[in-house]
Amino acid sequence: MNDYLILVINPGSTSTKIAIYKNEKPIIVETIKHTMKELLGFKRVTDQFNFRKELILEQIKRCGFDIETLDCIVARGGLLRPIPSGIYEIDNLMLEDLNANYLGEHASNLGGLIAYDLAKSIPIRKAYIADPVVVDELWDIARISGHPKIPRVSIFHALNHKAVARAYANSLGKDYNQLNLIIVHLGGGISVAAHKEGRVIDVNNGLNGEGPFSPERSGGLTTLDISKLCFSGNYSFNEIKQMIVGSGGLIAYLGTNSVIEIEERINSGDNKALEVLEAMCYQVAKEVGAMAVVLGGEVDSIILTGGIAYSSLVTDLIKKRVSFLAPVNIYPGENELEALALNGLRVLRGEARVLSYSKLISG
Ligand SMILES: Nc1ncnc2c1ncn2[C@@H]1O[C@H](COP(=O)(O)OP(=O)(O)O)[C@@H](O)[C@H]1O
Ligand SMILES: CCCC(=O)OP(=O)(O)O
Repeated sequence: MNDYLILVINPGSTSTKIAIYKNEKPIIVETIKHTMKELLGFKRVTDQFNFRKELILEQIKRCGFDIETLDCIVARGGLLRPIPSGIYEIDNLMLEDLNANYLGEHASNLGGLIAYDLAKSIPIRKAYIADPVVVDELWDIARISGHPKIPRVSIFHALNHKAVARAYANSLGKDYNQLNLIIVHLGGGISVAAHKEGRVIDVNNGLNGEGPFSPERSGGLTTLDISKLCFSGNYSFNEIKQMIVGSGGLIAYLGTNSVIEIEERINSGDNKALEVLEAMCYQVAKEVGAMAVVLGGEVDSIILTGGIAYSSLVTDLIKKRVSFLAPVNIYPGENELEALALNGLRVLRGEARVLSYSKLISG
């Protein structure tokens, strides 16, 4: 069997994670951290293109790796138009939509842009995204919000949800399509999804203010009260957006998005920290309950994943409220780099169909 070299890129709000895989094995894994101060100078997330691209190139060079030897590049994709789960070749329409922040701003918009640009230096010039945050498999009833001007949309950690779902199914010797799962990604944002036989039929919009609060996001807030703040004359749109997306949740209550730091504070007797962390777990558990109803009570497993799933304090607090519904399994961390690499490998080995974003959108 041929050996393949794959570069994977996962831009996040505070870091850019990259890895080079030789077939299934990571040979380089690097997290390039970005300070708030560094990023503050950029008006839009897409303005960070050159900054992050150059850091990636420097890092690859420092590791003594020649980018021209790559077989393909796969990135975490961004806020595109809603599309089915799968692997997509980066094409012109996708680049336009990413540059235009079609569905909003998120660091993952940079993934496709940078991967496409770097692929110009490799012989087969192939760059892909896989399972972007806009993967949309909602069933129709879940799209109805309560007002036709604001339909519900699917924005969640699709890449990690799908990777963890497949890994769990494999561990049972089953196919993902045979299982009903509730998967909870506990990261900077939190998404709780009902996976029915391989399809995410409902999920809270983990970015724009639905579901539980998270380290950086407010989650669902009372709509009329937020409208009053908007029209109070005291806040700009960007300030309100920041309350909902960048500095809500744990940051707003405790001044940090780090659950590691919050655990340290709890261990030294900080009751407020415990109260707020418990409330976050309570809201997560309530969302799990809602997804159990979506699945008609037929739930094979509840899976907790993402960085915060390393915290046994958090997983225990959630477990104690939801374990009557189904067995709870824990897959700590996010497996996004590996998921991207394995998707690239499936393409190179001819095991996966590459989808066309432009064709899909133009029907
Ligand atoms: N070992 C750990 N114990 C507790 N919390 C952790 C641990 N590792 C990471 N976290 C927390 O996970 C969160 C980040 O999760 P992650 O999935 O990396 O986020 P992102 O969505 O930004 O990729 C932070 O709150 C961080 O403090
Ligand atoms: C919920 C969409 C993806 C997302 O928010 O990712 P992060 O939590 O990594 O910002």
